[in-house]
Parts: sequence; structure tokens; C-alpha cells
Amino acid sequence: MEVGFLGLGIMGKAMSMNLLKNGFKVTVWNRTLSKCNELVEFGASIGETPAQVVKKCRLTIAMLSDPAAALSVVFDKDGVLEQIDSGKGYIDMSTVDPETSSKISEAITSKGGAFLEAPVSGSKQPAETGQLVILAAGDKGLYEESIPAFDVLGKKSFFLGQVGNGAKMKLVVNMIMGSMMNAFSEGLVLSERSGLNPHDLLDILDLGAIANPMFRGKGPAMLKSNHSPAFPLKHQQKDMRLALALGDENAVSMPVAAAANESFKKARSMGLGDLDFSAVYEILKMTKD
Ligand SMILES: NC(=O)C1=CN([C@@H]2O[C@H](COP(=O)(O)OP(=O)(O)OC[C@H]3O[C@@H](n4cnc5c(N)ncnc54)[C@H](OP(=O)(O)O)[C@@H]3O)[C@@H](O)[C@H]2O)C=CC1
Ligand SMILES: O=CC(=O)O
Repeated sequence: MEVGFLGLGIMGKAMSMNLLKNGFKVTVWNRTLSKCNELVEFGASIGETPAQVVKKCRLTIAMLSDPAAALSVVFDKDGVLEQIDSGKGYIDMSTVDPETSSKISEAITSKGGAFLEAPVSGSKQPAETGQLVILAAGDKGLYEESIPAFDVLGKKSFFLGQVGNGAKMKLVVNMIMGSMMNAFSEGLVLSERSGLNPHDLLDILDLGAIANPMFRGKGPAMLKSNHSPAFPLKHQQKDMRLALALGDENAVSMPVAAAANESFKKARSMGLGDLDFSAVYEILKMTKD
């Protein structure tokens, strides 16, 4: 099966590598074209533009940073829209808002193409090991056609109905995750400041009802101030922003998420946006009497 892949950041690189290792023919494109070279060593071909990739491949997947990037790759010169037509499918796996996804869907389908949004839950390591959770919505036929690829990329895929539902589900999940990371960071700081050993806190949390892979995986590194990026903080803040907008539209009061967003914004303003989202711990640690 030949697949196009647009966007070779932390996630896109791991996902396209996985497809290659599992026997897919993959043609890759990245805005910074030099990032394609590593994939070429594993058998990928390069497309010079998104349009060239779509021209060559029946299915093209995108994994891009944010709504602006997702729109640019489709609508700008040499973009996806120039070559999409009937018989071709476009799958956007980036985390964006439902409006962005719908705009892309309308443009693709108006040219006869099929569209699926399929954001993922799971970070760098699940992307490397094919353990993502895929939240698909849109064209059911394209979803079924994409299952061989989704089986390589993820441990489970959900089909959630009409375009927008995948984006909304992803934003709800990440809104919860961002709020949890803030509560966890506050707990670590509170334990240290009140004279407890925060490593004891990690052990205790891991044995109780709120044990989870995020606390277990990130806690020890956070205590060493190691925030090597798996999920960049700037993307988590984007997801909080988009989730809060969804809350606005639906008149859902979200004071916890709003406060978490403020912490992520503060961390971004202090230059921590490219670190892992766990770096929000650093700004909470800084606040003193
Ligand atoms: N990292 C994670 O743990 C997870 C991330 N996600 C989501 O997946 C998406 C990708 O995340 P991740 O791989 O971590 O992000 P990265 O920041 O590592 O990569 C972003 C990618 O988007 C490209 N890009 C950015 N702006 C533009 C633009 N204007 N035009 C074209 N390409 C652009 C970058 O190209 P260039 O190399 O040229 O900068 C790069 O390929 C995001 O939506 C994120 O929220 C979802 C689940 C987990
Ligand atoms: O979007 C990030 C994730 O870990 O999921």
C-alpha cells in the first residue's frame, strides 16, 4: 500500500517510520525538507511539495503542528488541494479544532476527494511503538480503507461519526490531560515545600486510585527537571486554548482548565514552549511567598 505523509515532527517521523517498517511504501514531505533524509534511509521517497505527494499517492496522511499549519498545507500554493480528486483520500491526524477540520473537509470533498480527521491520543513513545489511540471521523469508506495503516500506527481506532467529532474528542481528552499535569505539578511542589520526599509521593500515587501512565512515566524526570520534549508544551497550550473555545461555544464553565491554560501560557511566555508540557512544573516551582 502506498501512503503519502506530510509533516515529520516528533509524531510524524515516528509514525511514518512505523509504516515503512511494516511494509508500506511511503512518500514523505516536510516543510523543512532536510528532515526527510532520515526516512529516505529507511526506504521512503520524497515529494517536493504536498501537491506532489498527493499526486503520487492514493492516501495521504498529515501530522502537523496546529490549525494554521493544517490549513496552509491544504490551501496554499503547491498544497494538497491542487492534486486531490476523486479516488484519493486525505487523512489529517493533527490536533486541530472542529472548524479547521470542517473547512479542510469541505475543500477536499468539493474536489471529489474523501476526507477523514483522525487525531491521536498517545505521545512520542506510543507513536514509535504503534500504540496510539486513533479518534477518526468523517468518510466511513476512507476509514475502512485506512484500517491497515491504523492497525500499524495504533492499538485501537474509534470511528466517531461526522467530521468534527474526532477533533472535539481529542480536545476533551487533552483538556483533561493538561489540567491533570497542572494538579500533579502543584502536588510535587507542595510535597517538596512542606518537607516531604516527592519520590515518596510518586510511589504513593502509583499505588492508589489515581495511578496513571503519565504520572508514572514523567514524574521521576520532572523531579530532575528533565523536560526533554515528547509532547511540546506549546502544543498542549494550543489544545487548552482550543478546548476552552469549545467550552465557550457550548456554554460549559471550565475554571480548572482555564487556570491550567494560564500556567501553560506563562510557561510559554518564559520560553519553555519547546520543552515537554511537564515543564509547567518549573513555573509552579518558581512561585514563592
Ligand atoms: N507530540 C505528541 O506527544 C503528540 C502530538 N499530537 C499532535 O500532533 C501534531 C504534531 O505534533 P508533534 O509532531 O509533536 O509536533 P512538532 O512540533 O514536533 O512537529 C510539527 C510539524 O508541523 C510542521 N509545521 C509547522 N508549521 C507548519 C506550516 N506552517 N506549514 C507546514 N508545516 C508546518 C513542522 O515542520 P518543520 O519541521 O518544518 O517545522 C513539523 O513537521 C500536533 O497537532 C500535536 O498537537 C498529538 C498527540 C501526541
Ligand atoms: O496529545 C498528546 C498526547 O499525549 O496524546
